[in-house]
This record gives sequence, structure tokens and C-alpha cells, in this order.
Amino acid sequence: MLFDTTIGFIGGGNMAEALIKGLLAGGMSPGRIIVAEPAAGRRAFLAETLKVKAVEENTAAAAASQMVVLAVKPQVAASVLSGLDGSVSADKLVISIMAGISTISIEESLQNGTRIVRAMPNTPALVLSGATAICAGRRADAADLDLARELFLTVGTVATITERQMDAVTGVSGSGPAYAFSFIEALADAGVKNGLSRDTALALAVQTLLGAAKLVQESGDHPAVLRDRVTSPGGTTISALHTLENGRFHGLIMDAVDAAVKRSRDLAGIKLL
Ligand SMILES: NC(=O)C1=CN([C@@H]2O[C@H](COP(=O)(O)OP(=O)(O)OC[C@H]3O[C@@H](n4cnc5c(N)ncnc54)[C@H](O)[C@@H]3O)[C@@H](O)[C@H]2O)C=CC1
Ligand SMILES: O=C(O)[C@@H]1CCC=N1
Repeated sequence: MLFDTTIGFIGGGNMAEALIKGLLAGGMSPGRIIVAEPAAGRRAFLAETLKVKAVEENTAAAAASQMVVLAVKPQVAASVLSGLDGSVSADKLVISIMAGISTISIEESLQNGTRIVRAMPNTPALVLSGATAICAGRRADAADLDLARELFLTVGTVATITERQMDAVTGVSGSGPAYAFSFIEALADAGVKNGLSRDTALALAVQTLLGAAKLVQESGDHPAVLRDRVTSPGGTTISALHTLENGRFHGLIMDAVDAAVKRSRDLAGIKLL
């Protein structure tokens, strides 16, 4: 049971905060959560606002926890893993949310038979509307995947995938919120350009994205079918769509995701040993 587990976060940044908020909203006791974070200001923030224990030493958080969530940047993964120095004993479940870093490289660098589940969440987890994909490392079993699923279900939806699909997930839903934010910003700017106030333009843009996403989700219709229903013959929408396609909108989004997928693969090249 997730809520009977003690959970240690290594790194107390954006994603750790989002996951902790989800756990607390789901009913987990803050006393079961310990965060290791080098930045004193950040430690104070987490302890004061979320009432969790915040410590400086990664080994202290890992040693005190049954589940250890690796929530540091991939670029510091090597030093963090080597610094854990035996504090992640083989009985603990390790969950890594680090982009690009494979379960096998974490297993090899911890060198103690630890079970690992890798996950790719996204920042809407902060408002409990995240999309996470998880996959098991070589030693993690079905119970470990279930526990990880329980964790990420507190902040949104969870898909189980193979590790080979993790780079694609990173490009689509891990980085995806950033594409959506850019789209919202551009839509609002266009409203301002055409005479709307910034507040009105932004509110309309946000609700349009929210509503459109909800319509796709609830109708189950293909987005192209829904797009067709907005597009009156000789009307306004087809003129806008023509402009988007002249700018290679579809192809550009697909190229952008390909770039993120490639970067995720490149990050896998970071040497952990
Ligand atoms: N931000 C996002 O949208 C997503 C991020 N991720 C992954 O989550 C991980 C964390 O990302 P964020 O939370 O966005 O980054 P962040 O920069 O907000 O958080 C990382 C935290 O780790 C701390 N830190 C730095 N060195 C450390 C060390 N040696 N030991 C312990 N803590 C240390 C930093 O002070 C910082 O608070 C990354 O690996 C990223 O790839 C995964 C999915 C989405
Ligand atoms: O930009 C990044 O590397 C992380 C991983 C997915 C979203 N943010």
C-alpha cells in the first residue's frame, strides 16, 4: 500500500513538489515523506508549505525511506547515484523520473540488485492533471509497478509502456506542456494584436485549449472529425487552417517532438559510471 510506505525524494524541485502535493492531496501523511535538497531556501519552502521533512543529505533521505524517488536533473545523476553510497539497500524500490536515463544504467551504478521503475510525468501534475508513463527495470515486479502506478495516479493518469517507448513519451507528454503553453501564449498574443485586452485574450485562449482537450477526451472522436465540425465552408476557420498548413503546422509539431525524442536519446549517453 502506497500510503503505508515511507517515501524519500532525492531532489526537491518542480517535479518533486508536484508529486508530493499529489500524495498529500490523496491522503498521505506528510510525516511519511522526506526530501533531500541542497538549496536551503527550497528546503525551508518544502518544510513550511508542505510540512514534509527536508534534509540536506541525500543519504539521510534514502536510508530513511522504503521508496526512493530520483528527482534530480539527468546531468547530476552520476554524482548523485555514486553519492548515495549504499544508502539505497536492495530492499528499497527506486523510482526514477530523470529524462533519458535508462533503468539499466541506474541498476549498474547502484550495483546492489535494487528494483527500479522509470517514470516520465509532466508538470500539470502540480494541479493533479498530469500524464505519466511508467516502465519496469529488470528486477522490478508487478507489485513494484502497481506501487509506482498508485504514486503517479495521485497526480493524474498513468500509462504502462516499454522502456523503448520512453523517449517518445518524453517528447510527447513530458515536454508537451511547454508546446501547449507556447500555443496558448501565441493565441493570446493574436487576441491582443486584434484589440482584446491581455486578460480577456489569455482567459479565452486558456479556456479554448481546456475545452478542446476535454471535447477530444469525452467524445472519443478523432481530432480531425472535431476540427471539421468547427470549419464552416467558406468560413473563418478554414482561412486560419490554410495559414497554419502553409506554415507546416503539423510537420513542425512532429519535427519538434522528434527533436525532444532525439535529445532524450542523447541524454541516455550521459555516463553514470
Ligand atoms: N520539469 C518537467 O517538466 C519534467 C522533469 N522531469 C525530470 O524530473 C527531474 C527533475 O526535474 P525538475 O523537478 O523540473 O528540476 P528542478 O531543477 O526543478 O529540480 C531539481 C532539484 O534537484 C536539486 N539538486 C541539484 N543537485 C542535487 C543533488 N546533488 N542532490 C540532490 N538534489 C539536487 C536542485 O536544487 C533542484 O531543487 C529531471 O531529471 C527531469 O528530467 C520529468 C518529467 C517532466
Ligand atoms: O526538458 C526536460 O528535459 C524535462 C524532461 C521532460 C520535460 N522536462
